[in-house]
Amino acid sequence: MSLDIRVVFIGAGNMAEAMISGIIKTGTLEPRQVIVTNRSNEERLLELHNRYGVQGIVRDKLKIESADIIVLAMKPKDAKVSLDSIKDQIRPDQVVMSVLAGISTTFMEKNLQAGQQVIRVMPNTSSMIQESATAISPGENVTMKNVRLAKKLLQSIGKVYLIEEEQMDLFTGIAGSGPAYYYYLMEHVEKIAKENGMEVSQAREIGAQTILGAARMMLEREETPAQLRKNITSKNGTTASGLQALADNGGGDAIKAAIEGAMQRSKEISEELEKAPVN
Ligand SMILES: NC(=O)C1=CN([C@@H]2O[C@H](COP(=O)(O)OP(=O)(O)OC[C@H]3O[C@@H](n4cnc5c(N)ncnc54)[C@H](OP(=O)(O)O)[C@@H]3O)[C@@H](O)[C@H]2O)C=CC1
Ligand SMILES: O=C(O)[C@@H]1CCC=N1
Repeated sequence: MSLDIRVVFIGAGNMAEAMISGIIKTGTLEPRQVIVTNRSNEERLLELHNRYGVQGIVRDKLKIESADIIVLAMKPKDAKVSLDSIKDQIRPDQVVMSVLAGISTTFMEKNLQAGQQVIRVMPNTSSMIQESATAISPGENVTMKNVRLAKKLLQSIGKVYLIEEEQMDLFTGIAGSGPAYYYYLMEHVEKIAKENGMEVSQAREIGAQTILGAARMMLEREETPAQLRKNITSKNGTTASGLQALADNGGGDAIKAAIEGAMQRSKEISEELEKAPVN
């Protein structure tokens, strides 16, 4: 479904590119409807233009008045400067959508004009192939119409979940950072496969197909993950041995620690931002 809106990305890094890729590939927006800017890297803007046809405009020359949605896609530490730079330019009917870890809707609202419409979003880099798990939490002032619009836009990069903002740190730990855990797992799979004489390229395909198959089983079958695991585990068999080794080596604890670590960092980022002086 194509949308008749203009979107400006402030920030042209990995996450902005992943979203732009999904949005353009699905035809949700035409390249002419997307503008992207960054702090100073003009070469990067040209790269995104050449890859997706979107307009790259250097920050000083960027006018945001034509944007319906302004996506903040810089690192959290750069959020305040960026909010300050748009504060006096945006109108109440424009929506500011942040994909930044740890930046609350309250923080955005406090640093923009009173009544500004804001939405907090947490996508992941699988946006690149329209397979993101994306959370969305509306701010106080955003209209239902604009929440629906944002949802439609984000559906072009994958599945969208409307969640309470208090769950956003947890969601970040599971899904925003999540793909990295599976890549880390695969890095180890490849290493072990190589040590045992298998080509890395072959191991990568086999490992990825195994993750894909398991993911689809969980999405398409009724059984719980625990049941699906039991279905693979023969008494005294290979899986039992592998799972025992995982447990003996703190596998479950490591997964818990990873999610809680990311969640905790998301909370800390919010606290650090809150300490920044408000204009
Ligand atoms: N990467 C991921 O998997 C995910 C990231 N996020 C969030 O997305 C955000 C961006 O992450 P990521 O894309 O990885 O980061 P990158 O470092 O790849 O990109 C950051 C971008 O922000 C630009 N930038 C910095 N300050 C400003 C400014 N004041 N005005 C305009 N542009 C600015 C940089 O420009 P320049 O290069 O010119 O300095 C750069 O293009 C983060 O806040 C992160 O929390 C959320 C979900 C997943
Ligand atoms: O590492 C980060 O802080 C960002 C947010 C979620 C994924 N990457």
